[in-house]
Formats: sequence, structure tokens, C-alpha cells
Amino acid sequence: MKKREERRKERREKGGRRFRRRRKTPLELRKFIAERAHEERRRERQKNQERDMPHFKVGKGENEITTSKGKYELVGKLGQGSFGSVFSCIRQSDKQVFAMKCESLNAERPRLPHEANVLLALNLLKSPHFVEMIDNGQIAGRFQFVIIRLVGQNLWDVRLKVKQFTLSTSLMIGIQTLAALRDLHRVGWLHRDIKPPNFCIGRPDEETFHTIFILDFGLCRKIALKGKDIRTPRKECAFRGTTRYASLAAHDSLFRKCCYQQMHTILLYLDSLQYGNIPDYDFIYHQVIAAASVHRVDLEAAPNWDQKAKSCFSLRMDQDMEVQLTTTIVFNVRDTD
Ligand SMILES: Nc1ncnc2c1ncn2[C@@H]1O[C@H](COP(=O)(O)OP(=O)(O)OP(=O)(O)O)[C@@H](O)[C@H]1O
Repeated sequence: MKKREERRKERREKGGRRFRRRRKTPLELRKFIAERAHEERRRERQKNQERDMPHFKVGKGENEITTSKGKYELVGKLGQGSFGSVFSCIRQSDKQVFAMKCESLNAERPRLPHEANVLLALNLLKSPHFVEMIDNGQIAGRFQFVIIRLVGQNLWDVRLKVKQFTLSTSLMIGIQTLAALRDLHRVGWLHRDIKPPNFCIGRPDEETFHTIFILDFGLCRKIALKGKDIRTPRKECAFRGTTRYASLAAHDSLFRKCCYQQMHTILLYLDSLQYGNIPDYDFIYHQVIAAASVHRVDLEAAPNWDQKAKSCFSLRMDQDMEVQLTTTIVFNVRDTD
């Protein structure tokens, strides 16, 4: 500890005035302690999560997972979400490749069992936009997992790769993501985390390369119950989803370009919806089709991620009109929950 006199001397040399920290009020102090505890808990959670995940390394480490249905070999890491990790794995019986989504068993609010239930329900519908759930299980004391069909890259990564989507690709994405949401709503679920990383394209070596899949059902909420129309809205509820994609109003100015009229009409329409309204998917669909016809784009053209068949239209969209325009904003049907 420096002596008081030395410290004074140092301050004088620096020419600075003594900064006396204001004492926190009891309320501020409580808030400060709570925030610090929250941050510590978050770090602890993150650490636990990493510790519990499969210790995967190519060729060595923890590479095999066995369930009552089969044996799977982990072969790579596909992604990392805030709630767990996603790996690619090979089913040993037939060498088929799947995705394995893992979540720590020590997670404060586990989402994976809920996601597995939603996936099971969705699989009954046989929508081309949902991935099938193949298997699920857990490694005692560490993590639980679901094995699902392997799809391609997510729309966020695809957009980074192709840099800009042409108008035809953007509108095609809009149509497919709309259909995916319509199918989800049909079976009574709201997604509540609509964003480009939660939509994936098909795999390049499969027929579904041009198909868009919706993923990540961990935040889904059942809005329509069996035998009833729709659940009574709660008076208050916590925020769910991703703040970046939650607001429509913030994106309003994006539309003052190309497709403004149709997108503006869709926004106005979405803003007019009430809790009990079923979105008029056909109306939105026809607006997107109208945008395509105004700009004379070919919606059958190969999308931008198909390098072999480059789209003949070079109509470029402004940076702001990227995938958010059609995927996120247009179909981010307001969720009252
Ligand atoms: N079936 C799959 N096939 C291929 N890649 C996948 C698959 N499922 C997930 N991924 C990849 O892993 C990423 C994270 O997956 P997911 O969004 O399901 O995880 P999460 O932990 O719920 O993420 P979030 O932080 O958004 O909640 C996805 O963006 C995608 O790139």
C-alpha cells in the first residue's frame, strides 16, 4: 500500500484533482450487486455449457454417441448458438450424415426438450420446410441432444458468402420463408425468433438445394390449443427473441427504394393485425409476386448460392435491401407474446 503522502505527491505531479467517488445510494448498490451477480451467473453458465459439450476433435477425442436407435460418429462442428453447439455426425449403420444439436443438462432454462417436442409435432405435417428429427438422447450429467436432418448453410452465412442477393433470390427467399411460417402457424406454433441464421438452405448435393428450411424451435410458443381457437393473451410477458430483429418500425426507412410500394403495403397490413387475426398469407404472397412482376424478375431463376447456374438477372439490391427485407421484416408477424 502506498503511503498517503506519496499518493498526494503523485496526484500533484499529474496535476489531477482528487476524484472522490460518490457513494452509491442503497438502491444503486442493490442494482450494482444484482448486475454483477447476473454477469457472474452468465459467465458460469457459459463455462458449464462449454465443459458439458462433446469434446470433439477431428480424429480423436469424444467422437462417438450411442443411443437405443443407433451409433453416431461426430465429424465436424456446424454452428454454435447461445444455448449449445451443433455438430455433424454420421450414422454408423448406413453412413448417412445428420446434424446433432446439443445442450448442456445444466442449462438454467433447458430449451432442447421443448424443441424436440415441437419438431415431433411439426414432422407430422410433412412440410418441405421442416427438418425431420431422427433421434434424441442424453449423456448423463452432461448434455442432451437431438439428431436431425442435415441441411446446408444458414441464410446469414450464405448472404456473407454471395455478398448480395439479387432481387429474384430475395423474393424467392421471401416466398419460401413465408410458406415455412405459414406451415408452422398451421400447426399452432409461433416461432418467436425469426432471423436469417434460423433459416438454412438445402445441401448442394441434394434435390433440396433451392429449398429453405426453418430451424431453432427452442423459443416456439403454442398459440392455438386443441379444440380452441387461440390462447388468451397474457397481460404481461418477458421479451423473447433477438432484439436486432424484433422491431418493424426501425426498419421502415429501409424500404425507400426498390419494392417500396409492395413492402410498404405489407408492413401496413402487418401493423393492422390484431392478436386474434390469422395473417392473410395469400395477400402477402401476392404483394411479393407483384414486386417480382414490377421489376420483371424471374422467380424460377436459380438462387444466388447456386454457383453453377448463375442467375441471369444482375439487378442488384442495395445493401440495406438484403435478406432482412424479405425474410425478416415482411414475415416477422407481430407476436403479442
Ligand atoms: N440441421 C442442421 N443442419 C445444418 N446446420 C445446422 C442445423 N441445425 C443448426 N445448424 C447450424 O447451427 C447454427 C445454430 O443452430 P441453432 O440456431 O439451432 O442453435 P441455437 O443454440 O438455438 O442458436 P440461437 O443462439 O440462435 O438460439 C445454425 O445457424 C446453423 O448454421
